[in-house]
Amino acid sequence: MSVTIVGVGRLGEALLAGLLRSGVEPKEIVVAEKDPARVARICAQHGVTAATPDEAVAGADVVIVAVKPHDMAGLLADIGAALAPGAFVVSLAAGITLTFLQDALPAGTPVVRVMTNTPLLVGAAMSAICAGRHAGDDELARTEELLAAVGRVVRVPESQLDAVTALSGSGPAYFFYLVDAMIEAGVLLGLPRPLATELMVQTALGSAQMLRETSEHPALLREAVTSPAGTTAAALREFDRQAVRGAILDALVAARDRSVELGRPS
Ligand SMILES: NC(=O)C1=CN([C@@H]2O[C@H](COP(=O)(O)OP(=O)(O)OC[C@H]3O[C@@H](n4cnc5c(N)ncnc54)[C@H](O)[C@@H]3O)[C@@H](O)[C@H]2O)C=CC1
Ligand SMILES: O=C(O)[C@@H]1CCC=N1
Repeated sequence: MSVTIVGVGRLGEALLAGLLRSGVEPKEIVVAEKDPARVARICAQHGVTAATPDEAVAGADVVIVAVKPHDMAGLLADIGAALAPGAFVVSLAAGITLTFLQDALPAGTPVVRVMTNTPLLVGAAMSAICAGRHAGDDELARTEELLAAVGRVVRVPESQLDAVTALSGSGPAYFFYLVDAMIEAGVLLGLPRPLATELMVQTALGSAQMLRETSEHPALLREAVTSPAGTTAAALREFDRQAVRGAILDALVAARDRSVELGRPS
């Protein structure tokens, strides 16, 4: 399989590194990146070759586009005519719909849309994928195989992608926000900042690991920490008093609504 990655920024480079780690040979990957210093460093570091976008896509079976959403229209116009017969395009761009991709590329081009998240940078992404009108099981399976190199993958209908964006796309930011707030609370309680940070980072990691390894419902795991008349019950009462659960529901609805807005043609 030959893969081209166009736009080797933060996510593009992390995906490149994940593919190489998973056993794809450097000679099977060509990159296109408009920042000259960045592309020189990437080629030296990862042993891949670079070309202009239209040259880079010409020999590829799979073209992964990982530029920012506002750069997508110009890029698709540049590469459309150069795509090899049978090639398909995988877009990582938030808010860029399958219809937008299909309309911007030559008629009949198979496209797959992905919503991933930044834990991709450490090989622990949550990616959701959906296929365009001209893509089928084969394109989805090959996309799954590529993204499995950097985390977990699920298939969803495009109608669920705005909700997925609100949950797992933006989700890492919510956990970082919470950990940041708890570190500040530790400092407020008189702990040195490095200690508060170590306590909360390991607590976040351990809690995530318990969710994954026990497969218990989070409500049961929370109950198991909550002793009668204890410290956890005192804290949870404050969360409920301040309607934290309601705020979370409203926040994710706002994220979903913003995703719908971003996906509308301007
Ligand atoms: N950051 C996040 O949490 C998430 C981001 N995404 C999506 O992933 C995509 C990539 O995001 P990042 O890696 O954070 O962005 P980034 O800005 O780090 O990387 C984009 C790269 O594309 C390059 N580029 C732009 N136009 C180009 C062109 N015409 N030809 C070649 N290279 C070009 C830029 O120089 C840059 O290096 C975006 O579309 C974003 O919506 C998706 C899910 C989550
Ligand atoms: O905030 C955003 O719009 C993007 C989409 C998912 C994560 N970041």
